[in-house]
Amino acid sequence: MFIFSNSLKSLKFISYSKKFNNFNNLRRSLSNTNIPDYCLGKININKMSEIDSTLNPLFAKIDELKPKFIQRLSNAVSIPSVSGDETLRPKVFEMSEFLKNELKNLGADDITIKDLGIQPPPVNDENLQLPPIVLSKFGNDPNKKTVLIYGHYDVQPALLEDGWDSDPFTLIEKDGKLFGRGSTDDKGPVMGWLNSIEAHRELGLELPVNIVFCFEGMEESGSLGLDELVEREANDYFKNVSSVCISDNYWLGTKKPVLTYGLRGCNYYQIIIKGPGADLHSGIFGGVIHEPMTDLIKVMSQLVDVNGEINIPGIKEMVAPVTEKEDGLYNDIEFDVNELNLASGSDTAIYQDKKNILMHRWRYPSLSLHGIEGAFSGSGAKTVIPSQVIGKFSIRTVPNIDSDTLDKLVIDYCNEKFKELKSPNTFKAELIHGGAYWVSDPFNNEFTAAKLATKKVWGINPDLTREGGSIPITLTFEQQLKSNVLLLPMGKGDDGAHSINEKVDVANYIEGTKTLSAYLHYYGITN
Ligand SMILES: C[C@H](N)C(=O)N[C@@H](Cc1c[nH]cn1)C(=O)O
Ligand SMILES: [Zn+2]
Ligand SMILES: [Zn+2]
Repeated sequence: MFIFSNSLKSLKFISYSKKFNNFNNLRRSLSNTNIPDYCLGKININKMSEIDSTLNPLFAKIDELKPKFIQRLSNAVSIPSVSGDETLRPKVFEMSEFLKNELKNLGADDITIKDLGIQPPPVNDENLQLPPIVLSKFGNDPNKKTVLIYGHYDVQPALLEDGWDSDPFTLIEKDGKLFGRGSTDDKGPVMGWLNSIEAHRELGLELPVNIVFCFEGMEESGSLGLDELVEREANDYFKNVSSVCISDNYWLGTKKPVLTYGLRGCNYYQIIIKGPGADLHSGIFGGVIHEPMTDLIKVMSQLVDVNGEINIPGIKEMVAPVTEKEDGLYNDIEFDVNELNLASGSDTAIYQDKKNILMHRWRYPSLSLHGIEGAFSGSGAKTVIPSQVIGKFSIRTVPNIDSDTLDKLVIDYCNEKFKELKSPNTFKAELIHGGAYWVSDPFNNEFTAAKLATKKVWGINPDLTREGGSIPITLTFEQQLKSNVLLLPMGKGDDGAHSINEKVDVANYIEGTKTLSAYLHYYGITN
């Protein structure tokens, strides 16, 4: 039996680093044999029928518990755990307590709350506490593999007045969709893992692997403190981890499930410009002083052009060239510009063809302007000159951009552009946080097990994709725990993560819970 052959075939000659050359040689030598693709990941085929008979009642139990699972997500969404808003930090802590209670009720063998101390600058409140890392264990059987499952319990900001159709922190079910902030990013998937544990418990079914949960509350704000914690716990709490699984991204489109083997990184910057001692009347001071906002707009407008081209010299040069082999990879992926337009709710695509869209989402850097703190942004016509403005922008990074070199290029460029203005205002450009890109080998046991799980639940072979977004801790897990990382997304490409009316389809939430569960069972029988 040959399964998953299309996407695998297209990927088989891709090599991202020396590390994977041996594997690619092995694949090349096997590609003309009758060995099934899933055997490349060394699954124990004799145990396949046993798994099937376990999964059927498990799936039935998950269906039966659907109302309870939706209520669990509703409870989670009702806590506005926005990590980027300092005033909502108590809510992020409340969310960590919520998780702790859920884990306790599910009979966790261990729950450990790791305090990360004070948030480092730049920050407004110098005593701001970082939210804790919630660690937990289910099972400690030396004969089983141990899977570390990572997720985040913080969310992006959301206000009704941003344009939401309903309160962002009240989960609403409409037309088979569950709307609410965090429904897909990342409370839905985190609840999916808890749902899976509950379904096993209700059935009296043993978990097929030991589980170590690692839930953080700062992912949307650069995962501050987590790198160091993973380093510290690598040989302690995370000692026996054989593999890492993360469900925190999305299908590429709306029809086909995917498995993800790459992420872009994200370096987030701010430009602070200070001028007058207080906000001023533009009728009195307009035209007679240098305005911070005018300086800022001038500098920010020179970072990127309207076609998404980054204007900062030296960045393009660091990007890994497209090889002939990689070029063929995009043809087999199911996606087109209509999916992009549907997901963006517009007809504003820069590129009209699949290959260019995917390449610019996955393997080229991008620079986005996010906002200006201190600027007038309400309705009406306030005639004020803001005394201090802070411009925010980020760069999505890709192989082989060196993060430190990038920071220097960006900050030097901003300083140079400000200097050209000959303004007496004060100027500072700085990095707020950075997170690394990650690209992996999608031909290992983890991806094999995930393909089987996806096929079992969705009846279709997944595409292998990269993700344009970032999950800063991914590379650290891979390096510190010397483990493979699998990204196994739950939601669809049109879920609107970070946007208004974020949602997860009920089908994705429930079938996703089944997929995560099935993954653990198939991974458990890999050799
Ligand atoms: C893909 C993931 N669900 C996500 O949304 N990640 C954030 C991480 C981030 C990095 N800097 C700030 N937030 C993202 O890609 O924006
Ligand atoms: Zn996320
Ligand atoms: Zn996010």
